[in-house]
Amino acid sequence: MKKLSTLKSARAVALQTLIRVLDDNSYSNISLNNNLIKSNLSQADQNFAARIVYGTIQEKIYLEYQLRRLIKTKLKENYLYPLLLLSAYQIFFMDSVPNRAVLNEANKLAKEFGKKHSVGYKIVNGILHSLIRQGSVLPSVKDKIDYLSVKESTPKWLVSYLISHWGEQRAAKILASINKSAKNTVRVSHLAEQKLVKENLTNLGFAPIDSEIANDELILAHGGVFKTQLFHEGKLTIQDEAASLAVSAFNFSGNEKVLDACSAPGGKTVQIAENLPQGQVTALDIHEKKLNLVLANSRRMNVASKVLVKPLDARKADTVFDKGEFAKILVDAPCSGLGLIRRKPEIRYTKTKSDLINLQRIQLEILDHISSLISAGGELVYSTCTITKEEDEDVVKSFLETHSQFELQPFTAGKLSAPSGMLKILPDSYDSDGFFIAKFIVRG
Ligand SMILES: C[S@@+](CC[C@H](N)C(=O)[O-])C[C@H]1O[C@@H](n2cnc3c(N)ncnc32)[C@H](O)[C@@H]1O
Repeated sequence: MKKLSTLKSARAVALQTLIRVLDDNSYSNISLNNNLIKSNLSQADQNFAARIVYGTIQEKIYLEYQLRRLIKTKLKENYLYPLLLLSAYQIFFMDSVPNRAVLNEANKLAKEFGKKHSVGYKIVNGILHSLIRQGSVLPSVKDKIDYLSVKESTPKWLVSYLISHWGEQRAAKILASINKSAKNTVRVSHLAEQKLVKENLTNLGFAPIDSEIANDELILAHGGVFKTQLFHEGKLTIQDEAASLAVSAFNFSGNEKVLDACSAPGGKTVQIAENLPQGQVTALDIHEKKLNLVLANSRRMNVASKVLVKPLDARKADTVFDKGEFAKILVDAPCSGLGLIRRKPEIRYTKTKSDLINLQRIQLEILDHISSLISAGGELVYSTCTITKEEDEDVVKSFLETHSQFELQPFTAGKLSAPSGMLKILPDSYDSDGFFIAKFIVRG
C-alpha cells in the first residue's frame, strides 16, 4: 500500500481510498477523510478527490460493465482495478476532464503505485484506449432488470424489488433520482429567528430557498455551511427535509417528557428539545460512544439542558423506565437506510434482501419494549430512512396486531399531511431522502 505521506494529488488520494474501500470494505467517507487529512490538498482538489471516490462507488456496476470485455488478463497488482474504475468514471461522467488528461494521469498513477519494473502502466494504457474507442455500452432494454441494473448501477435484487412494488416506470424514476447529487439542506432552529437566518445565509452567498415539504428547512445553493458562524452558534443544523418531518409529526405541549429511543447522532433529539421550553428529552442509543455526538449536537444547538443521554438497548427500556413515564416517544429505528443511497453510495451494495427481515424483527422488538412507557393519550412516532414495505408498512401492521391500545393517527408534518397516519416519501417525489413516518396514539 502507498505511503500516505507521498499522496500529492487529488487522483492519488482517490486511488488510495478506493483501494482500501474495494480491498477491505472500508467506509468510503472515513477512508477518504483519513487520506485527505494527510494530503495537504487545496479545498478544490479535496472536492475533486471526493467527487471521484463517491462517483466511482456510485457508478461501480455501470463502470464494471464497461470494462468487463476489455480486461483480458488477470490484474495482479491491487491498484490496477481501482485505477481502471476511477479513470473510467472520469471518462464517462466528468465532461470537464478531457480523455487525454485521464490517460496521462492514469499513466502517472500506475508508475507511482506500481511495483518496481511493473508493466501495469502499459496494461492500464491499453485498456483505457480500448474503453474510449468502445464508448458506453448497455444490456438490451428487453431485460428491464439487467438494463436498469447497469444503467443506474444498482444491484439486480433492488431493481427487481422496486419494480415489483412500484412498477417499471416509477422504479426507473426512483433509480434515476437516487443517482443525482443530494441537495444541501439545513433546518433552522426553532429557537432562532428564521427570517434573520435566511437573510444571513443570503448575504453569505448560499442563496437559500424554502423547502417544498418542511416549514423550517432551507435548500442552499452549495455546501460549506458548517464553516459559518450561524452553524457554530446553533442557529441551524444540517438535516434532510424529509428526515425533519418525523419530529414535526408530534403535537408538543412544551412541558412534556419525551423519549428518543434510537437517538444518535442526535439530529432529531435536538429538534425535539427545541420544542420543549419546560420539558425534557431522554436520548437512548445502544452504542454508548455515539451518544457523544448527541451531546455535542445538543450543546451546539443550545439545548443541552433539555437533553439527558443514556446508553441503553431500547429493547430493555421497559426494565429501566416506569410504565406511562413518557408523553411522547420517537422510534427512529435502525433500518436498511435505502432511502439514503444518494448520500451514502455504498449502501446499495452492502444491503441484501434478507437484511430487511432481520431489521424488521429488531424494529418490532424495539416498538414492543417501549410501548408500555407511553402514557394514556400519548403519542408514538415510528420512522425509518428507508422505503421498504418490510420495514415500514409491515412493521406498523404487525405492531397494531399485537398492541390493541395503539391506533394510527392522521397528522400533518411540515407542508405535508398524512390522513392515514402513515407518510411515505419516495426519493424521486421531492428529491429528498426516502423516508417513512407513522404516528400512533395510545387510547386514553
Ligand atoms: C436511524 S439512526 C437514528 C438517527 C437519529 N434519530 C437522528 O436523527 O440523528 C438509528 C440509531 O439507532 C441505534 N440503535 C440500533 N439498535 C438500537 C437499539 N436496540 N436500541 C437503541 N438504539 C439502537 C443506532 O446506533 C443508530 O444510532
